[in-house]
Amino acid sequence: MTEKNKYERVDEAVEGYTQDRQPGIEEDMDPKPIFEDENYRGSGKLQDKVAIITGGDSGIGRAVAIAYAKEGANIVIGYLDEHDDAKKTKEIAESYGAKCEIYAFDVKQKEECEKLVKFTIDNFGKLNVLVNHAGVQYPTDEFLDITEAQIRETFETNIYGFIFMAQAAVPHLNKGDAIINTTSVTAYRGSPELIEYSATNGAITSFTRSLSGNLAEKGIRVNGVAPGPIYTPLIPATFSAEKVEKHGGSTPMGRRGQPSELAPSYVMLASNDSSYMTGQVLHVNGGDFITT
Ligand SMILES: NC(=O)C1=CN([C@@H]2O[C@H](COP(=O)(O)OP(=O)(O)OC[C@H]3O[C@@H](n4cnc5c(N)ncnc54)[C@H](O)[C@@H]3O)[C@@H](O)[C@H]2O)C=CC1
Ligand SMILES: CC(=O)C(C)=O
Repeated sequence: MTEKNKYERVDEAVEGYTQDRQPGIEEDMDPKPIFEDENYRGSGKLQDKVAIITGGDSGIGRAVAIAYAKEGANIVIGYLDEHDDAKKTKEIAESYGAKCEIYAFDVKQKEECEKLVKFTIDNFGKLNVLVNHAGVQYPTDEFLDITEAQIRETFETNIYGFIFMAQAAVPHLNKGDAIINTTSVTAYRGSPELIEYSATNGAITSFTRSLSGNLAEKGIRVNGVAPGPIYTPLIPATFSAEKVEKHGGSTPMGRRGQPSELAPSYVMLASNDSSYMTGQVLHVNGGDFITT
């Protein structure tokens, strides 16, 4: 089966399927997302580096954790409460020779972000890469139905949490180290039913650009990845069955992406391959042009 056919097959099978909790559970998804490209061979690009990946138990974060493991990194996965997903990711990462620890925490709480970084230093003695990826979304058709609690939850998770994690991590980062922030195509295109979520992604892009300038002198690079529609637990956990089915269909490539298709961008931004890049965002979105 060609790569193209493999992805098409997964799309065809996604019908009438949702989950009733957020964060969603990858283990409960049917079909499962593709989190690993078995043809991807590591070449030591992250040898002996230590990475924290928030939201690393599932979805895009899981794919990043596995690719980092293949590239020689040791990993700490921060996640909310999906313990079985986290254990599975740890197991796969360790099968590639990585040391991988999992850590349940709430990214909205500054002290818990600090404890996650301390846990990493206590276990591995250093930190080289922070991937800020944990996030939530609450699709809402009517603007006036967006509650204050929802706005606070979305901003506190998606942008406060990124800033708290970066503040906790920066004292441990040195020349050559990197921060990678997951933003979204919605930061650039907007989304009529994800208004406050899109606004948090706009904030993440601005945060990425601003922090990159602040840390450039220290040789710490800060970049972002803006995924388009990707098949992860976030999607069935938050969209209706009809939306899950159509997710990604309107991209130029006509399909949703798989987490495995995102991972190489995160490897590049963490490694010396992007040594002359900072403040940039890579757009992995099925062909939607971004000009800003
Ligand atoms: N799936 C998609 O189509 C797209 C996703 N994204 C971004 O990707 C990230 C979501 O990841 P996915 O891989 O899609 O789904 P996912 O459901 O696998 O990941 C969400 C992660 O966020 C973590 N999380 C949520 N609330 C948390 C909290 N309070 N404390 C700690 N961790 C928390 C969960 O534990 C989970 O690991 C978000 O930042 C989202 O904005 C961006 C564009 C498209
Ligand atoms: C969730 C999200 O950001 C998209 C593009 O679907």
